[in-house]
Amino acid sequence: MKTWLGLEIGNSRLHWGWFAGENLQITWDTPHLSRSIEQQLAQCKTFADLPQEILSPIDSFISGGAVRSYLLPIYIASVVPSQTVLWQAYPEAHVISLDKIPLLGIYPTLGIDRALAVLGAGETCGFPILVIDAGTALTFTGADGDRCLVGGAILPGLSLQLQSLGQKTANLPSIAAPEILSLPERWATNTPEAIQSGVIYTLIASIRDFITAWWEKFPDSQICFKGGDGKLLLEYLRSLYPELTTKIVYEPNLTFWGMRSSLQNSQSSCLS
Ligand SMILES: Nc1ncnc2c1ncn2[C@@H]1O[C@H](COP(=O)(O)OP(=O)(O)OP(=O)(O)O)[C@@H](O)[C@H]1O
Ligand SMILES: CC(C)(CO)[C@@H](O)C(=O)NCCC(=O)O
Ligand SMILES: [K+]
Repeated sequence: MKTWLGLEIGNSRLHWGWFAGENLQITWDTPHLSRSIEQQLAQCKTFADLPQEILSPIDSFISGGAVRSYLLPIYIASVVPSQTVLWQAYPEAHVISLDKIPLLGIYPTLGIDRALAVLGAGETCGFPILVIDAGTALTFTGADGDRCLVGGAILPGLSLQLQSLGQKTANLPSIAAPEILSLPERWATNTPEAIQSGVIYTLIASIRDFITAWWEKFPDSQICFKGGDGKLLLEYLRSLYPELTTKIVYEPNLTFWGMRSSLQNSQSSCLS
């Protein structure tokens, strides 16, 4: 079974997945790479030559393994062109493009992360499917029972909403998402809590509205959450609307599952 790496390049950070053939073994996140790393990527002869900042989170997982002695293929799904170009230097980099995605009705500028996530979710949970990705941007992406893209929506994600309020106003502090430890009071009586209330309750209300609208079209559809804030937002949605959250799951690895299917689809030899 071939070992390969999946790399999802998001707007905030890099998400890595280690595969043995079709099996996802371990996932981890690292910061975006700086331009100075290009030279090092170009000169990689073995897996162990990859920058330490990428490998250190999985050091104990790969210690002493034979995989260190050759170059692993890296399949890349990126929505950040300036990060994608850095990888052109790496000899075994394969950038996944929209034309490799076995879904109908895709529009040319659709994010590859959205296409792969909806494919991965549909392949695993069945079509029709709605994916809610709570990342830097929060996206809704739906596909019908014929694997045809229905469409979706894009809005600023949790951290981006909090940051932009802090940056574009004189009196409001920038609040970080990790500071929101529990569902805030709706009728807040201090500034930080008022911001938390405004952002969280309107995010949950929009998510609920999109879910309701989706189930009007596709009443039996499964819904999957992913993304850095997906777990938190689903938890708050559940606590406010317990009746709503049957048929909704949190699954952080949808994009990797989508990569696996698109590779199986395009070149069946590359996974076996
Ligand atoms: N360690 C972390 N570093 C950065 N963001 C984090 C971290 N843990 C949780 N988050 C949350 O994750 C969100 C970013 O989500 P995620 O990492 O899925 O985005 P991304 O994949 O980089 O961006 P994109 O929207 O382009 O997919 C931020 O809004 C932040 O609140
Ligand atoms: C919306 C994001 C930023 C979410 O990561 C990404 O999927 C993207 O850059 N999309 C391109 C525009 C679109 O999907 O219609
Ligand atoms: K942009």
